Amino acid sequence: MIEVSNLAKRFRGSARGAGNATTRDPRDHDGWFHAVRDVSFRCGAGEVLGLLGPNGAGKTTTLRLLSSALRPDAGSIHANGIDLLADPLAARKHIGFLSGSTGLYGRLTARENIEYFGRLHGMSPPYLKRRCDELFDLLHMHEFSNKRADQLSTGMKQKCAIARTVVHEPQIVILDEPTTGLDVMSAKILLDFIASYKALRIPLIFSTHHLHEVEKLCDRVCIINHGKTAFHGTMDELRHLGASADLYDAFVSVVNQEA
Ligand SMILES: Nc1ncnc2c1ncn2[C@@H]1O[C@H](COP(=O)(O)OP(=O)(O)OP(=O)(O)O)[C@@H](O)[C@H]1O
Repeated sequence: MIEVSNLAKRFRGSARGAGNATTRDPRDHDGWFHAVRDVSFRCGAGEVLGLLGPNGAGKTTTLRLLSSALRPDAGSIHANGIDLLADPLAARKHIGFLSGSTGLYGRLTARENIEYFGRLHGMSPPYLKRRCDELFDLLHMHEFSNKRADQLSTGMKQKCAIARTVVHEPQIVILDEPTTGLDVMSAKILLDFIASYKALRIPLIFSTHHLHEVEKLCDRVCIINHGKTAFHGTMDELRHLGASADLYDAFVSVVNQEA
């Protein structure tokens, strides 16, 4: 279980000049941009949580806080009883985080990239080989596993980055817009891969703009708007609050209510 309470993160500087007092982002004041102001949610064992929100809402910043790539100014993050802010090394060990940039080493093959990260996590060569083969099966990567990363297509790179994220069998998986750049067939493979985490009883959080992915996979949803949790709950609760059985209408209604 991962539990996030009242997270906040501000960046020095201002987006001023890009609007007047009425159109300006409410997070922009006092020479700071309060990108994340109050975000809370939880994701239990065997649950998939979808993180939604308009562009610039604060989803990536929130996920970077969870992964310990950024340190919050306020709030708490607990995972399986561990205080991740007090112990960021534990966060890195237990959490697999896919960020927006694939960050692969171009001169290494797909397999070498994944193995390199496995070795950094202290995995033994036989275990690492077994795990890579398992991931290549699950993500349909065999045909390009020995190709250099700089010769891979966008979708192949994304699959490679996902395999690298989970190579060490993390207890919590966090994916920032994982289906970006994937064709329909590859997106289906990835959605099945995400769904498999339910059976493993591993909490999985992913951000997306694709509501059909949320409808298909998620047990729970968190909608962030202007850096705050605008909604957190089950799909049925979202439909109820948005007063619509249609997920798109419910989402728009929640975001508009908040605005
Ligand atoms: N390092 C930074 N310094 C200043 N502002 C930042 C920084 N990182 C993010 N922001 C701002 O914080 C806000 C939230 O950004 P974030 O990337 O978290 O949004 P998002 O919800 O992931 O958006 P999208 O759906 O477009 O990917 C944006 O206005 C962004 O410009």
